[in-house]
Amino acid sequence: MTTITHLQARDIRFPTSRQLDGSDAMNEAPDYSATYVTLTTDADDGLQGHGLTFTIGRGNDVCVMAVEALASRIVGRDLETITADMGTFWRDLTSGDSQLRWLGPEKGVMHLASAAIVNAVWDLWAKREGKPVWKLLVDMTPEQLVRCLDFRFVTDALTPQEAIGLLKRREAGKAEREAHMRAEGYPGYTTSAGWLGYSEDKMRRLAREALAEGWTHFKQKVGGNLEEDRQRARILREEIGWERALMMDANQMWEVDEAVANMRDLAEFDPLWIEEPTSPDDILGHAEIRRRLAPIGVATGEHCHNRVMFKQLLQAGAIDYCQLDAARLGGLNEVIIVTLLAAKYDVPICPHGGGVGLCEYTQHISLFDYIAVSGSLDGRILEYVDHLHEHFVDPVRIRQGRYQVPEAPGYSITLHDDALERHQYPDGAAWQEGSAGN
Ligand SMILES: C[C@H](O)[C@@H](O)CC(=O)C(=O)O
Ligand SMILES: [Mg+2]
Repeated sequence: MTTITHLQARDIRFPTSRQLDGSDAMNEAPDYSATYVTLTTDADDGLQGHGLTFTIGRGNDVCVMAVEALASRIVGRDLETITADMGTFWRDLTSGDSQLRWLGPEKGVMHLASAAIVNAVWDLWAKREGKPVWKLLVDMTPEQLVRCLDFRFVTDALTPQEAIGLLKRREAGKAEREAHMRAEGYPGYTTSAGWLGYSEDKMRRLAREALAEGWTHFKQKVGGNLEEDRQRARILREEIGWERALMMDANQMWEVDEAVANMRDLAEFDPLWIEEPTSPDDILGHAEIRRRLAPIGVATGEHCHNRVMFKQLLQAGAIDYCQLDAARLGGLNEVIIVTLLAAKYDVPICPHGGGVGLCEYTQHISLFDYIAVSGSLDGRILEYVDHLHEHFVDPVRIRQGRYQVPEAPGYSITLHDDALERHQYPDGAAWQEGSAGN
């Protein structure tokens, strides 16, 4: 048995707001931040698991406290007992303490905290098995995988039996799809030229560089001044041409009618999708926008709290692209349910990558989706942002706009010790007065 002996939660922040990396109309100056969890075990080989949840600065104070509040639900437990029945573990962590559950339920800061812990358990498990997380998942039988999930509140849309059926229909061909990914990688798109705080010159330069690197899909931020949105779309189209795809992301800035009117205006730039056009909680609003804007697609999910909201977005026919977030949902267990729900409703998943560590996580999710769940790349494209990867022990690798398959054991989320030291908030060197850069 391997016992989890200690949980540490660290406040790690990167001063990305200094260059306005990651900026959008709603989040003008984010500091990409991580509540970073280390699970220590009593294993002779010093086995540790890591997980993080993403915030954009000051909220990290609260998130670290939320993780600490949950620590007693995992410290002292054996890894083997947890992994033998992950579904029960997940429910206990997210709902076992009704006084903490009251803060959600299954949403907001407690759910972000749960994600960091849950993902650290998956990292621990995959490292113990000597496999990257995607491979741990695709090697499970449908029954084993479904045992990891908690179907509470979604059985009207997806039962465990149906989930097993969805996984069984893709068992044939798994080896070929795995080989295909190893040979070609998973297709991605870049947001790196599109941050709202970048000057037009910088945007143009970054778009050119991205083109030279082989990217074929680009995302720009919108939702500020409409004339400026138009001007930036014009620049991007001048640089990338019309045969490549352009996506737009409003980060929740608009009312429903405003979203429709503004996107009709921006339609001349041929956007593939409008992302987060309005409040992330407005399921019927998204459905209405989708109905009125077709053929422009509607994408959302980075602020979609849990499987129940995704269930409703799918049931209401409100989205064309499901942008689940690896650390806003309650970690990988819930991500797997949403991936299965999306497959059932035939909506492609295009996970959210804007943040620190999210690309490291989502490569595992999209590989799992392709190899074991949907068996398809149609409409699927994985977000890439070009920030902070150098701080990870096993960072994403991109070639010609495609994610290369991660092979190291774990969930690719372990940060280098010196990165942790330097970016510890508020004492790390990156935060001391006069310090520049990330
Ligand atoms: C604040 C984040 O950078 C956000 O803009 C990311 C995002 O919306 C995306 O990557 O999409
Ligand atoms: Mg977005």
